[in-house]
Amino acid sequence: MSTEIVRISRLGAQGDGIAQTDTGPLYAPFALPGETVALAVNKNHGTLISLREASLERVEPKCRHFGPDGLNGTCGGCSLQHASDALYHAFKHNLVIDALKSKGLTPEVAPLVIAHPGERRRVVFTARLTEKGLLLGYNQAASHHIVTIEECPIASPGIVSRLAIIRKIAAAMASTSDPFRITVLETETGLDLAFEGLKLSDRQRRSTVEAVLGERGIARVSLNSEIVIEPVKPVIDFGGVAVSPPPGAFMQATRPAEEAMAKLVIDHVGKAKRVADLFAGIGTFALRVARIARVHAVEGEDKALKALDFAARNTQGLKPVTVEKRDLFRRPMMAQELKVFDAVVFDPPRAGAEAQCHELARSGVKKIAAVSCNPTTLARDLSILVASGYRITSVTPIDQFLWSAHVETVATLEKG
Ligand SMILES: C[S@@+](CC[C@H](N)C(=O)[O-])C[C@H]1O[C@@H](n2cnc3c(N)ncnc32)[C@H](O)[C@@H]1O
Repeated sequence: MSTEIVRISRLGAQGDGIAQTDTGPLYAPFALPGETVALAVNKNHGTLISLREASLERVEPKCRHFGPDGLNGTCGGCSLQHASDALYHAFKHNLVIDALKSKGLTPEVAPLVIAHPGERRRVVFTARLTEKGLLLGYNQAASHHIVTIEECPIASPGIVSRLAIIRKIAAAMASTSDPFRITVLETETGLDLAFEGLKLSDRQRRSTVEAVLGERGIARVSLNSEIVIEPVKPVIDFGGVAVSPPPGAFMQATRPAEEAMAKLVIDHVGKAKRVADLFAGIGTFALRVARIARVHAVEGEDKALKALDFAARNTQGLKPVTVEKRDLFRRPMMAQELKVFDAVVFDPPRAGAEAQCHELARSGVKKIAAVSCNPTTLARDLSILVASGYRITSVTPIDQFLWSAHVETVATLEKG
């Protein structure tokens, strides 16, 4: 370990400051472009010791857990609270532009749809029982240490105001000192708490049920996808369609980002009569599109697909919705199968939809809406489509994970 004084030239893809040194790039979390900083250096990683010259873009962090000295974050949940809105928004916008450029794509990229504090309806906590009581919060960056949180400006008030109740339920569930995860989803009917990584004895099951029944605002508690107690069915509203998600189901993390993505998708598929929604989850897009077109929803998770199907069959005024369980990595929808659709929506996990895009490329489907949480795999997938004659008609970056280095994108394409 040595101490070095360096000047930060840019932000890297993870939001770290990067200094160009004789031995290559040096990564310094919590340092901003233009700053001169003293770093404790270990290989190519620098821990901020002090600011010699601060950037005008440096601002006070919004949360006490971001870092006691405002320099080095303690809570690993956020990485960019110390950057001004202008710098932070430009960073996210550029993540998309740069990823596309690296694949030779230079479409116009719309301004970032910005995120606000208090919007996150889905958060994942880590917890652990210790001799001094229960720790519940987020992991410190690159560490197993849990930072117990008292506030969380990104999370919705409905979650933050129930932190004490969540702790009480987690304490009732835990019996060993092993760490476990709790995915908290705020639904229309209350919080849905999905625990993973615990074993539950009969005694703990009883005390969990007692803890939940003594409180208001908890819709369901599950462990490893099995329901422990469900005082009321959790319900999520997708543009007027009520869906009951299975425990721990994928859900867009904020409602405003989801609505922005859905609007871009719907505006693009427009007058299509038959639409395929690939990687459909519990129907975020499929159930909204079903107001205007027949939809074929394809998804790998059986429980998600059943929730989508149940919602479609129990909602009036929708066009017909069919569902198909399918592994789209190993068995993508083939070009021949895709020919019956006027439009395709796809929203894969971070790995992207490479195999599916090779089939789409040969399909001749007129309109495609690509939704992605990873600009790198999105750029690869779009380049496959562009090489086969698709035109990119819009690219919109959407912030859903405030003060992180993640960005969502909706890209629309046309052929013919
Ligand atoms: C980013 S989520 C999007 C879900 C949905 N479109 C939404 O907005 O809520 C990706 C979805 O792809 C599904 N998935 C992951 N791998 C898959 C695969 N190999 N084949 C089919 N679906 C897969 C996941 O279960 C998840 O529902």
